[in-house]
Amino acid sequence: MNMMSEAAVEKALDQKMTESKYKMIGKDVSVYYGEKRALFDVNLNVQEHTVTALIGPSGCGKSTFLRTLNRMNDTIDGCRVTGKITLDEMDIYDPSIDVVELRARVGMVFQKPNPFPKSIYENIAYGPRIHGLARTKAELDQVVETSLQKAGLWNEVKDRLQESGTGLSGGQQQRLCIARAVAVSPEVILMDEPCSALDPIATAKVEELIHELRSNFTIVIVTHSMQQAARVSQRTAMFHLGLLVEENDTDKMFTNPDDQRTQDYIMGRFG
Ligand SMILES: Nc1ncnc2c1ncn2[C@@H]1O[C@H](COP(=O)(O)OP(=O)(O)OP(=O)(O)O)[C@@H](O)[C@H]1O
Repeated sequence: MNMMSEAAVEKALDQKMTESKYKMIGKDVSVYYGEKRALFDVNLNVQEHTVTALIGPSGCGKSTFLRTLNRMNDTIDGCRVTGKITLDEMDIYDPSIDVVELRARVGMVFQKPNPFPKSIYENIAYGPRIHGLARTKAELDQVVETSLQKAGLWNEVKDRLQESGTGLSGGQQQRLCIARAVAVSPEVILMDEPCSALDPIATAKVEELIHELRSNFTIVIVTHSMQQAARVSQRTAMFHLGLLVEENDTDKMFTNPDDQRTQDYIMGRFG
């Protein structure tokens, strides 16, 4: 088999990114929690087949912005979003949008691994089953296997698919949650500090996985770790006090940022 070298794969992906259109566009996005305004007219676009990292000090609005991308804010009482967000030119806040369908296209992985208290198999099979993505048991088995493979977990769990997902290690649980997100064939995957509950080895595995997932998915990740943003992302957006301060190529962001606040944050001067 003619295997592409890792460098060649990276180059092909970078080329794909350069040519890619915006998968999601956020225009003048503001978010209010009751009277409190958490985001101020954020304009941020998400490129296809790219990992975009959202960074900034605690409370700056990273998670709030992330949640606007699949309307997870809808679940928070008193939360209001203004502005416009599109997914492939479709206004995701249009009243006609089916939010369940939207969240299948824009999946989410949370900070703390949250597998269902069910078998490993059921954790993955649930989504494809309710979304009608598999017609037969054989097809469902195939989706489960492929999703676990994409999440780099298949070899570790293939002999114990009927065991509980909650019995896995923290790092395995997080990869199970990534497999669960992947199983419904989303186009975008949102990750809110996906490694914050993991040890360094499990973190390295998840980071490697994020890197690989980029070829099939568009990823937006919130992280507190500058090193993580630098390792996994191609684009980085810096937030401060509810404002988007700067968005740039990750390499540039960490070597020669345009904004003094970015410089100060990455140098550890605040945050
Ligand atoms: N459910 C909520 N109700 C009220 N205010 C909220 C809610 N969630 C967030 N906020 C406020 O909105 C602002 C932005 O919070 P957000 O969680 O988006 O920041 P963040 O950058 O992700 O922070 P962290 O890095 O600490 O997770 C903060 O002032 C926060 O207190």
